[in-house]
Amino acid sequence: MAPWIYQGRTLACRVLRPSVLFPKTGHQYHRRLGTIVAKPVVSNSSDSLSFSYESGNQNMKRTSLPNFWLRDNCRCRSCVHQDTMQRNFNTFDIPKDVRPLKVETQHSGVQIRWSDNAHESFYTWEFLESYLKADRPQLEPVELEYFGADGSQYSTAWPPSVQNQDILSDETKAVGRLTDLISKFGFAFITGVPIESGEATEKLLEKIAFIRHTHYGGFYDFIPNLAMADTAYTNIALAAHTDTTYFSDPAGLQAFHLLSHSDPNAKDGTATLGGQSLLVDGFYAASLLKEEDPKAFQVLSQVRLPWHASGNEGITISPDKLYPVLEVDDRMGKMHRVRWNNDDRGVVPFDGGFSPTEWYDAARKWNSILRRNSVEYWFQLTPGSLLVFNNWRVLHGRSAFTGVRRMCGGYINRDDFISRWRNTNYHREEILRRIIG
Ligand SMILES: C[N+](C)(C)CCCC[C@H](N)C(=O)O
Ligand SMILES: O=C(O)CCC(=O)C(=O)O
Repeated sequence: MAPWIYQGRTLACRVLRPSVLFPKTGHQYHRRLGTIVAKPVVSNSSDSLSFSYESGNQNMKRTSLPNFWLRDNCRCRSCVHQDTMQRNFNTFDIPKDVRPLKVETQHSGVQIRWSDNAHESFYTWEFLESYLKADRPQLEPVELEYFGADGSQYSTAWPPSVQNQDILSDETKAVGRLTDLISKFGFAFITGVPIESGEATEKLLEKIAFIRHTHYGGFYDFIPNLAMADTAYTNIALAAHTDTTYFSDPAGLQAFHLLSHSDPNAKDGTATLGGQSLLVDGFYAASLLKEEDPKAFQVLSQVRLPWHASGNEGITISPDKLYPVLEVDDRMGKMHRVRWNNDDRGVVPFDGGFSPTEWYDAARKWNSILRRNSVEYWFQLTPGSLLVFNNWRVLHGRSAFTGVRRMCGGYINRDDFISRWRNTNYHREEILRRIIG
């Protein structure tokens, strides 16, 4: 059947069915997609709405959008529950052969009347373009800035931090700054946090998002007494690692606030008690590995491993499947997550695509990068400064220490953190437009 084609400034079309006639109308808008002018072409010969472009279809991933897909993505007030933002109709009540009865281009988008009960839908040009050009902008954290031992080269004051007072006086703005710093650098401090107890720390973390409960409880406040069967509850040195590698969904954020550290046996009060803290930018380390030893990067990103938490009575946690040390987001071509705690790692498999020897060689290289002076960021936590970091990107560790060292903090889910980052840095409409599609 011949297509109805919109020509020039007025709608012109061939009458294909007496019942459906496009009236000649006045001025029609066409959308400039960069240098391209889009003219929707309603082709009744297919099940999609086509778009033709004056200067050809370069840059366009596709030139048509399926009718059913468009109808299913109607965002009108009756199709989207206005209190919940959920789809408010049954997709499968839409007739499979739904088609446009009328298509009208406007300055900000395209209005369609459907054969489905003459339902009216409006699609913004941004929505249509993002699928025609297939460059749907993901509302992802800002461009990362890797960190190493020395932060002097950064645009922001080093180390990245916000003040507790700022959060108390203008929460949205200060939490927006905090979450943006964590998104960019992988970590940030909140300074000026009361140390009389962990209460202020807990309340601060909950201003980011609710604290995640695990077998360690929710908000944690611990000393080296093996209260839980994990080396964190001791005074030994801990090499750089990420936490909760044994969960399908490892903790997104982790926080540490040193409340106190004393050693009655210290010969002189100023003796170094140890307990220095270590951060390593795992994405930076992965970029070095990929550059210096592409095979090792390939092995650590392809060989999937078992992980476990089995020290506590009655608790044997392992993830829903095997996971590699380095997870790459192939679609975005960037690092997605680092999962590295050699103490919690299970047995290297023989059928992971590379031999265990190849895996150990790759892991040895990875381990050597993690321990490089230029990569390790050592510092001393001090009471009043709450450290919050991205546990999917940043590894942490500590030096051995003596005496009683009291630390508190909490885990926060990655998705809840990203939601808070979005909602304290972008308008809701912008966010919805991008995350719903
Ligand atoms: C003390 N705190 C609750 C933070 C964690 C203690 C356990 C940390 C361990 N690396 C793990 O991933 O399980
Ligand atoms: O005690 C510290 O500084 C870090 C403890 C640790 O690595 C952990 O709890 O995962």
